Amino acid sequence: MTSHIWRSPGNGTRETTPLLEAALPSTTEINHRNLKAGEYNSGSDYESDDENREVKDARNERLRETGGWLGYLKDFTIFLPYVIPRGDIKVLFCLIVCMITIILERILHVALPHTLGLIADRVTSGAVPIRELLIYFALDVIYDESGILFLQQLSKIPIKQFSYKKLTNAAFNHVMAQSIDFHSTRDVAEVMKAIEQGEALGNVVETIIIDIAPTLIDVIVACAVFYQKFDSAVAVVLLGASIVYLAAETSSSRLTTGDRRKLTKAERLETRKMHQTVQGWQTVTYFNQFQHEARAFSSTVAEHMKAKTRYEARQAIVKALVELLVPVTFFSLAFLVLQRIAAKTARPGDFVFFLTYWDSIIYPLKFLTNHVRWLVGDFVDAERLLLLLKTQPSIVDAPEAYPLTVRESSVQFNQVSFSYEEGRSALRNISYTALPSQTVALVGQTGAGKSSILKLLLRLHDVTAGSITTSGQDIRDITLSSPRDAVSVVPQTPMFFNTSILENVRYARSTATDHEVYEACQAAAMHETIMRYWDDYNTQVGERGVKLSGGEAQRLAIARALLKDAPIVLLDEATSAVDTVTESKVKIALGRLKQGRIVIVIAHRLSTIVDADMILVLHEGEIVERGQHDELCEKKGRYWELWERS
Ligand SMILES: Nc1ncnc2c1ncn2[C@@H]1O[C@H](COP(=O)(O)OP(=O)(O)OP(=O)(O)O)[C@@H](O)[C@H]1O
Repeated sequence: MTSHIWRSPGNGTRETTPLLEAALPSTTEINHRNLKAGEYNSGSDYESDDENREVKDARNERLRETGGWLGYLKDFTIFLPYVIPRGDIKVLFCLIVCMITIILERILHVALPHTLGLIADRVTSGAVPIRELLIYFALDVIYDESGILFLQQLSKIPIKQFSYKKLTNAAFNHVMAQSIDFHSTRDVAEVMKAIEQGEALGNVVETIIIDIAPTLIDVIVACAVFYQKFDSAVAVVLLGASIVYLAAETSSSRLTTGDRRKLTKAERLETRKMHQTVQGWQTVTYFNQFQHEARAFSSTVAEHMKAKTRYEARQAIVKALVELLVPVTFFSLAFLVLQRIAAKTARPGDFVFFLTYWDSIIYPLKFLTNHVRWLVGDFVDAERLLLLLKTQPSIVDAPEAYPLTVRESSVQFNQVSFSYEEGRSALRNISYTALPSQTVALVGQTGAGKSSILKLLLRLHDVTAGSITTSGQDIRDITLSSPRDAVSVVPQTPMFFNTSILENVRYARSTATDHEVYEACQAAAMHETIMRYWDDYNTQVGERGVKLSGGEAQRLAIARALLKDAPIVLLDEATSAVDTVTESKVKIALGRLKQGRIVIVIAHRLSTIVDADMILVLHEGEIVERGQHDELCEKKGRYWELWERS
């Protein structure tokens, strides 16, 4: 009976963080969730993580603001549309099937031991209870892993997937819609972790509906059945023992919380050390520090194991003490039942009933505390997602935003000032106009504000004062995607996806044909180089394009810009770090890219911008000189100084 009367948890461990420290414990769990290998060691689940401080602060803030638990939980109602399958007939059907199987399971928890009791009674009276045996057989088949439990497992799949799909997509889209300030201040791993928390919310629903509520019902039903079958004394002993057991489990797990924290810290240190060293393999090699790193890593592993031993030993002792309650309860109940059988107020079959029913009460009860902890853990994970979904992008479309209409393209900065942080301006009173086919070059020392001008034009930030117009339209009035459609960027360090060259170039315009990609690469003086690769356009470029040289990456970035064919081009140091032969190839490519387009170029190598229609010399966020190369050289001012030094 034991094997099929309760659902056993699977593998995997993790600590959960209490929502209210005093209310719930935090200990190791044998988690029934689908944790991937290695996730346990990621350390990001754990309370003592520095990264979790933001989540904890937000939680405390919400508890303060909302005046307690109810208000706190109310916040989670924003998730309801993601977990309630309104309008999805298939998922709704599965939900109904799942509920029916849960109810049937409760009934069978009593019916199976009851039938065994009847069989025992009939045997003692000398008959062969074939009818009861057949009933038992039928109930067992219905109950078995190939019966209602099988149906339950099947029906749970679409229910879980529904919320996972909805939440994961919502979180991903939300993150992608965030502004640059969000992405430049958040830890990438933490954001990714938050996106993955879609599963945690699904687990919350599953834990409440499938684990906690049925177990509580089981205990209440068991008390009622014992009362009906025996008397109130037996029912009270069972109820009392259940309450004492839960209370003992809950408070005992607090005893191991400190050791658990030390263990998670040790795990995190080990993982960090491993990541840092593997990531820094080149540095380790250059300085030949293999032995030093091996020793350092080995000591973090030893610390981890020491903490693990301390925690697991203490947990085993505490658990052993709490578990003593189980045989004590069994003994008390068995004694009471046997007493009643001896007094002829119960039948011998009732003892068989009690023995088999015991399993279906005690095992769910044993796991109830775990389920509560898992629930708490899932809430903690969900908090991270909640925090993420509540973060609004700092740059959004104005209510009346309209798409940009490119007539004669032009770019105009009107008295633009901008600061990243209060009291420290990055740009002051920047004004200039770029007309069709003009090239405007931005020069100046490092930190002068050149990149900031490009970021403002892409509307990665909004200006603090003044305005920027493209084709005469203020970029704050048009939709966010408009300036990004009208502009091609050739960054200083182009980023590529780990896929083929063809796909990487086509990323600029997903509808482009293969032939158009080849043409763009030809114009970017890259086609012949690509054809020499072992798999030409299908050659994989490696993670972030590591297999490409600097000059190749730049020419591919130019090919992308040519393919996108936007009227405005932003070039950031496009000819840095290449040899003279490659530079001449890049120059050819750039020449083609510039034709008929407005080009705004940042260049530290002044030789690349001598032909520019206008050179803006920036110094500490201001334009201090402007004009063409010859004029500026004649002035013998800041530009001339830069030119002389170059
Ligand atoms: N995200 C940011 N948050 C705060 N300050 C920033 C940020 N980005 C840039 N700054 C500051 O703004 C100023 C202008 O930076 P910007 O990157 O525009 O200079 P730059 O001329 O492009 O420099 P470089 O040639 O070195 O790339 C600098 O003082 C820089 O420290």
